[in-house]
Amino acid sequence: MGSHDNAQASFLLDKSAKVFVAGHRGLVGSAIVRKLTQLGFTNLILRSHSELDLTRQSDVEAFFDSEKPQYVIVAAAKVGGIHANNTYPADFIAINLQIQTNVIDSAYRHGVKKLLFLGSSCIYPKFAPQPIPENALLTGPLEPTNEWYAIAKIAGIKMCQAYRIQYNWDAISGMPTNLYGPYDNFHPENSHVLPALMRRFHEAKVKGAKEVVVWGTGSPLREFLHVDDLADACVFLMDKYGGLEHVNVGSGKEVTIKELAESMKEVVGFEGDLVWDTSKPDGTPRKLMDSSKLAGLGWTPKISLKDGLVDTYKWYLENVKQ
Ligand SMILES: NC(=O)C1=CN([C@@H]2O[C@H](COP(=O)(O)OP(=O)(O)OC[C@H]3O[C@@H](n4cnc5c(N)ncnc54)[C@H](OP(=O)(O)O)[C@@H]3O)[C@@H](O)[C@H]2O)C=CC1
Ligand SMILES: C[C@H]1O[C@H](OP(=O)(O)OP(=O)(O)OC[C@H]2O[C@@H](n3cnc4c(=O)[nH]c(N)nc43)[C@H](O)[C@@H]2O)[C@@H](O)[C@@H](O)C1=O
Repeated sequence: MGSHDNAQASFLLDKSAKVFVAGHRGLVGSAIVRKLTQLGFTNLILRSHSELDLTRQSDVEAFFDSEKPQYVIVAAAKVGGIHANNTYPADFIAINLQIQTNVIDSAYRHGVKKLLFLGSSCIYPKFAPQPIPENALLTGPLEPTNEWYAIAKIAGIKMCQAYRIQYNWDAISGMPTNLYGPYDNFHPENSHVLPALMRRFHEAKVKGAKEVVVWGTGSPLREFLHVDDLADACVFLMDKYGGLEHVNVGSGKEVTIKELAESMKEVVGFEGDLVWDTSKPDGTPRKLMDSSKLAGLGWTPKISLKDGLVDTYKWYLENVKQ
């Protein structure tokens, strides 16, 4: 490790520490709250978007001033699938830059001990070597459908690095692959592929439809990770990692969108056909991350895609208004 790396295994030692989980009602934030609660953390600080708009700098300053959290995990962001990213580029760049800049800077200025910023595998060049190592960052052009979001996320990584270099402050970044699980966004157009297909297949089964439309050609490859595994990795990084470089968090397993659609069809129990809408974008052809750095630190995922799909569909049936 270099001179700006300072790993201290201390996060898990004080379960009464004040931990601010930004974005706690989302897919990732809610999984992190479940994990921390399960581990015995008693002092989580949580604010919904309506209680604290993280794009408002003075409100964020006032919040840090009054609450004085000791640890921060940034899981609040403007998030969406390929269609949302492609349709609302201004929102994706501006809102994400605002949220992360306000939270990271306020956290530093208010004496937070450690902060974890979450980016995404879309930060890497469209044609990065596969599996993608951390050092592929900024080595080539981005995938156009999500470059606005990716630029914001790259700025977040660089901001954590800059504060570590200038202030020796313990800010780290994790780059998750495509995630899924309870409390995902199941919006028909703006969500990611996995929740979109779960909903579409379910609705088709209920209506007795003969066909389900799936976007693109079905050939792109994606790596999926259950959000409970991601939450476990976030806690692991908070406890064990203090390096300058961001860390990839993936499952190491990829499937084509066609394979994902076939598995979803089976899990949901839809018996009709798949129809491919090739007028919709495929996005990046492949983005398998090299997660060997995290494995080398001692963390590996546990939930297979098949088990994760079955559990998530069960959750969907019990929790999403039909
Ligand atoms: N989902 C995925 O596949 C992946 C996600 N990630 C990263 O994980 C993080 C969390 O994503 P995910 O949980 O999926 O996203 P979600 O959309 O499920 O959750 C994001 C949360 O942030 C909150 N939020 C958004 N804007 C604001 C704001 N201005 N002020 C306060 N809160 C706000 C949202 O509240 P509200 O809904 O009320 O606006 C929501 O609770 C992001 O950084 C994302 O980049 C990385 C890789 C893949
Ligand atoms: C996590 C990551 O998520 C986004 O990137 P993405 O991986 O391309 O996201 P996606 O899940 O929306 O699509 C994956 C693939 O699936 C296909 N696809 C089929 N049918 C549907 C469908 O019904 N909905 C969606 N959304 N996609 C579909 C779709 O055409 C594409 O080929 C980034 O913008 C960025 O936000 C980011 O970081």
